Amino acid sequence: MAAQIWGSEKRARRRREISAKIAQMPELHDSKPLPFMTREEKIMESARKLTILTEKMGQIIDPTDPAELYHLNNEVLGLEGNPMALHGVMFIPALSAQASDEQQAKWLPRALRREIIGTYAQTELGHGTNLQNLETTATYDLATQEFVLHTPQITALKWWPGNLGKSSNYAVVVAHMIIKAKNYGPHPFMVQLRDEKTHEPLPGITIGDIGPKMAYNIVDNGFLGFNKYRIPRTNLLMRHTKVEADGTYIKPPHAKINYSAMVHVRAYMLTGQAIMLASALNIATRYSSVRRQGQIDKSQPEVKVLEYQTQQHRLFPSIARAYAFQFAGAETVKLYEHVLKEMKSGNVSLMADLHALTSGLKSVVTYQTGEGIEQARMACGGHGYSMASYISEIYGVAIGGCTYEGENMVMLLQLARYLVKSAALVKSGQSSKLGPLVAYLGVKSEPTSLIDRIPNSGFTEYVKTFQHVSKRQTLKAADMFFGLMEKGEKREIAWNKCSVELNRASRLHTRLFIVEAFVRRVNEIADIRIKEALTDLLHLHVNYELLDIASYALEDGFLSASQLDYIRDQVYLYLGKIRPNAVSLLDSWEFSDIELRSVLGRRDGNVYENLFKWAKSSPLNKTDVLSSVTQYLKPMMEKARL
Ligand SMILES: CCCCC/C=C\C/C=C\C/C=C\C/C=C\C/C=C\CCC(=O)SCCNC(=O)CCNC(=O)[C@H](O)C(C)(C)COP(=O)(O)OP(=O)(O)OC[C@H]1O[C@@H](n2cnc3c(N)ncnc32)[C@H](O)[C@@H]1OP(=O)(O)O
Ligand SMILES: Cc1cc2nc3c(=O)[nH]c(=O)nc-3n(C[C@H](O)[C@H](O)[C@H](O)COP(=O)(O)OP(=O)(O)OC[C@H]3O[C@@H](n4cnc5c(N)ncnc54)[C@H](O)[C@@H]3O)c2cc1C
Repeated sequence: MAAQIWGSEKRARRRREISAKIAQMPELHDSKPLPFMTREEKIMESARKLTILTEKMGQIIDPTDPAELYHLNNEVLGLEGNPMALHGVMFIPALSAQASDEQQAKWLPRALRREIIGTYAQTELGHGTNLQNLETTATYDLATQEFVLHTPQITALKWWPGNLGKSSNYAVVVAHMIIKAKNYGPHPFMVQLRDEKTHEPLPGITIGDIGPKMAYNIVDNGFLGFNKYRIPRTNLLMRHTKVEADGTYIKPPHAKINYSAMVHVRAYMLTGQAIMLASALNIATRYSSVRRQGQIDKSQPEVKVLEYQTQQHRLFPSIARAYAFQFAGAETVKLYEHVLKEMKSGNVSLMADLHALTSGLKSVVTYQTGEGIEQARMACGGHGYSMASYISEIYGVAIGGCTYEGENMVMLLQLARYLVKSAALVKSGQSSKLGPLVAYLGVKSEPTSLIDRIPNSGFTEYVKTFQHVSKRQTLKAADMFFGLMEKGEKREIAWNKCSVELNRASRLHTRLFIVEAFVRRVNEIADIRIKEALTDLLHLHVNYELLDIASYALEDGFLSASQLDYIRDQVYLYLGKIRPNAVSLLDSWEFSDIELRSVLGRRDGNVYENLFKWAKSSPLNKTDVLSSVTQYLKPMMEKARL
């Protein structure tokens, strides 16, 4: 199963080897539990481990393999971030995709050797979503052949970029490029922020940390202002766009090609989210198989809480989602790598499809991951609320994904643009022009679902039902939009009036893709035992998801009330079937205790001993009487007693 999850036997074996090596290297372990550290201590601890890793990485992993790097990162540095998180996630990808060969030769080796630390500075205090209204300017000075970066007002301060505040000395900065008074829109520039020797900010740069956040606090998300700060013309990233010395602008082959670093993260973050969901579920499911509370049969002893159907219903559909996201994420990464290769050789024809797909997936996956993690936390009762479970930290980091890399509603609306265009093709009889991801929009569906009527139909009838509801909602939302425009409404106003319905279409389309990715994967599996276990999970997935969106299929009678009962019964049937495999389905992800950082979810299952030991190690328990008591509470009580 681990091979299915991680992509191959080799990958699963390598993960085990890496975890085993790290277990033998105490210098790479947290020196004390992270929840007992202050933010400053955590940042120091993370930098300590990061520098040891830089020295010893080659002994543990193949540093050129992104999957091994990611695993090493999760084990040693953890999900609260590290001083170079954005260096790997966005700075290097931005340089790789957007810098010319010559620029890459100059900067990439230095970045890869970690001579310099970089980030991606795009979002501003006043604007994150609407990139066209960013306010930082890069004005070309023909006389000196330099760009002058400037922050015209407070809302133009860069705000949020990870590791910008304190760690990075370089950044890819996105600014509106102005040449001879003409604004060419947002473009990426390589910018040195700090002196390489002293790490002091360079003259003309105002920089700092934006303060503590909901989670992810090892990362110094920062602010940045420029006061007429000059950089050479050749610091504009010039793989796709060029500015000649005389100010001549050579436009890129696709207007949005400079957005590729964002698409990179959107594609890669899906498996990151799956891992966070599976981690939280691993903790909650292990704990639920240890925790005994109440009886189902009063004549029997107390049961493990995992025996309760409500507990299974709370956890198991999310287990199925974690697998589904992992499989859909792996497909998306493959597609991304393909499109990136094509883009590098000038073929940009697949960019719109990839943008639409990643926009939808990013939104649905992060939202459902958040839901699943929060349910996992509640499933642990009181102990879930303790930082000993670590689930709240996992939640805090994962839920950030709903916002960063494009706010979810906004990204769903991006996919909706693509769906509406596709609907227009269907309506004008041009279905043959539909791309493969939306080809189903042009296929006539049966009048009713055959879900409960064709035994052994595999998952075909389910897929057809998801296709039906997605198609119907897309065409309905598109009709509503076109209808408003026909009535004379301006395009943007009509769009806004339909946007809730449009986003519903985007979600349904994305959920269909996730189901299909899961089906594709299960169909490929040769090992009969693995196939059987995953088929059960897939049964739960399709039935649970369909129930969740059933109103769309009931509206037009595609599903009947009796079919709904059938689907519901299937959910209960598969909850029971999955119960014996539940812990193994999560243990198969092979998270080590070091990586999980959860006292509640350790592999040994000694929940109560571990919790008591952890509580005793709390800094508050170093003394029996705290100074807050001697200084304030004791005098208050004494005064009251007088
Ligand atoms: C093994 C490696 C592991 C890597 C691991 C990765 C992740 C790890 C996972 C977990 C880690 C945990 C924590 C991570 C923590 C931190 C997070 C890291 C990074 C966060 C960094 C950021 O947030 S960077 C800032 C991101 N900002 C945004 O995303 C802004 C969102 N806004 C936009 O993208 C755009 O403004 C817009 C798309 C909403 C609109 O753009 P605009 O220019 O105004 O265009 P429109 O007029 O609306 O559309 C025109 C047209 O263009 C099409 N289009 C838009 N974008 C693209 C694109 N990218 N590609 C192709 N086409 C595009 C758009 O659809 C329109 O098309 P039509 O006219 O044809 O409809
Ligand atoms: C943990 C974290 C890490 C980050 N890291 C980075 C980084 O490294 N680099 C970087 O540059 N940025 C980073 N960001 C910033 C992030 O990319 C932005 O916050 C994000 O893109 C959302 O933009 P915003 O904050 O402007 O939200 P807003 O756009 O102001 O969103 C507020 C509300 O308005 C709605 N809204 C906005 N526009 C529309 C629209 N057109 N239609 C409908 N509704 C709309 C949204 O749906 C939302 O409900 C990070 C953010 C976080 C939380």
